[in-house]
Amino acid sequence: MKTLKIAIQKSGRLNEKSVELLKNCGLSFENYKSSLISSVSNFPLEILFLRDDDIPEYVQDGIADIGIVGENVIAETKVEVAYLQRLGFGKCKLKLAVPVNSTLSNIQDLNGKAVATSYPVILEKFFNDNNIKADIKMISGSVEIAPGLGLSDAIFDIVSTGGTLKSNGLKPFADVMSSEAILIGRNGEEENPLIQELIQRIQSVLRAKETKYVVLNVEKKNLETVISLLPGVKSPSVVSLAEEGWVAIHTVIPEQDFWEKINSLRAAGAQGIVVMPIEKIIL
Ligand SMILES: Nc1ncnc2c1ncn2[C@@H]1O[C@H](COP(=O)(O)OP(=O)(O)OP(=O)(O)O)[C@@H](O)[C@H]1O
Ligand SMILES: O=P(O)(O)OC[C@H]1O[C@H](OP(=O)(O)OP(=O)(O)O)[C@H](O)[C@@H]1O
Ligand SMILES: [Mg+2]
Repeated sequence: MKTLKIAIQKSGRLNEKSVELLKNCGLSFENYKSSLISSVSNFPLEILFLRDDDIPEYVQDGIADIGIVGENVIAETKVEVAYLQRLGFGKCKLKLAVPVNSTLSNIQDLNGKAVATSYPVILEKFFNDNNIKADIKMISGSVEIAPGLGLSDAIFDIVSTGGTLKSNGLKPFADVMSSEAILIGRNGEEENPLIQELIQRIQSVLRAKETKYVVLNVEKKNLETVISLLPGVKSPSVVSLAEEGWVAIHTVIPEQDFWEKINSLRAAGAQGIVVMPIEKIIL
């Protein structure tokens, strides 16, 4: 079978998480900082390390079969690719922001104003959709300093914690899009068995991340109440303990649900609660 090629970011915000995801999928490969291509020894896959801006086009043109890239970059490059799997990392927003002392109060006030950004395509679409005529100033980085330098009245850039905006005297003005890392492929090639196999592995890693293996002890008389509190569990394993009248419940539950139920579980008599990470969940 033909070796698959996956394009991931060479360095930057998505590099580490992309490499970690592929390793968690059981793929063995060297990850030298200087190498631009790496072969996976236990799966027919080659990894191309690229600038993220180039990834959507490489996938569209078939240079790479699949790629991991932010949704914002896909939107900016205007390519036609298939979304194969949302990956849950690289989460951020693309926002308009203005200086903290700006008098602009709604997006229509941007008419006639200058806005600096590295994402002119997304911004132009937003302005067209909202009938705003503004002057888009394309700059390739450090966008947040543009208003302070007198280059623009506002900026449009990635915001995550908001720390960069704050330290540059800016405040959020309007949200334009949310983004996260996505596994993309070429339209029409989604059924390639190697791609399907990789998606399955990725899904099993993602499912495991959100879910925990929980073991707790409970007196038999409280067993039913405790089981009824465990969210989404049809039939947990119940194991006898050496101590007469006590059992251990073993179950797998979404971590978020678990934290919501912890106090009521305790009140219902659950003791010695142990929460463990899960590596993979294969359905
Ligand atoms: N602060 C952040 N928090 C979360 N995700 C982010 C953040 N900044 C960027 N991202 C996401 O990570 C992607 C890569 O960001 P990065 O800053 O590494 O890009 P870059 O400088 O354009 O990299 P490259 O050198 O590959 O062109 C962005 O396109 C976005 O999807
Ligand atoms: O809201 P925050 O958490 O502060 O994150 C936002 C910042 O993160 C990104 O830059 P990054 O730090 O990746 O550096 P870069 O501009 O060199 O890509 C982005 O371009 C913003 O400047
Ligand atoms: Mg880039």
